[in-house]
Amino acid sequence: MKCVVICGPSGVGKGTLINMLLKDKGCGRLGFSVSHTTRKPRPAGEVDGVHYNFITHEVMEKLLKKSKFLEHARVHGNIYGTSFEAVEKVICDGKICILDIDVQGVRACRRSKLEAAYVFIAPPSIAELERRLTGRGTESEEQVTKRLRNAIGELQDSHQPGLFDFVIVNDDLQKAFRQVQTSSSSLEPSPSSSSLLS
Ligand SMILES: Nc1ncnc2c1ncn2[C@@H]1O[C@H](COP(=O)(O)OP(=O)(O)OP(=O)(O)O)[C@@H](O)[C@H]1O
Repeated sequence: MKCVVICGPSGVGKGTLINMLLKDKGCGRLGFSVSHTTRKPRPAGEVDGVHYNFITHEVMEKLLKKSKFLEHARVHGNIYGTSFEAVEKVICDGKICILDIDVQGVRACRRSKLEAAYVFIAPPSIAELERRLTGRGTESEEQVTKRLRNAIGELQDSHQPGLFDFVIVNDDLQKAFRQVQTSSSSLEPSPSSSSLLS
């Protein structure tokens, strides 16, 4: 197994859980693949090359044409994508690669036969998701409404047979963290020379 794919509605706590995984001593064998996005960095300290590779629409379209991406998605007017290079970089370091992608991306990875544990993070309720999105304060009211509408569809998708290996409700953060740890604990890093796809 080479990757852990983390998916879930915006604001559910994916980034929070991934940060906890990366900081946890026992998870030193995990690494994060840095996605590309055409969206602007959030004012509260998102760093280019760390949280995302921030690029223009034009450059993104060029890279897509050259088939440089394992998966990509057009979400909320922006393009997000995981490049083969970003994933291979983590695997070449001898680590299991964590990917933070949306449902469209998960489908693309499944189609590509990417060897991974596919984990869906669900909110305890839509009302709580709204509280988290509003509390984070990084989206306008209109964007929050759009994300909540999308969340309902994503929650339905999480039940699609064969799409996710684990569905974890992020109610109590520490409990959800332990469950995400367990979902990836049976995974072993692959030899760095082996192929990304099965
Ligand atoms: N279990 C939890 N209980 C309460 N608040 C939480 C919990 N998990 C995360 N949060 C909070 O919810 C907000 C959204 O979390 P986060 O930014 O990690 O979401 P995300 O899924 O990565 O969103 P996006 O996909 O938009 O980047 C943050 O303010 C975070 O502190």
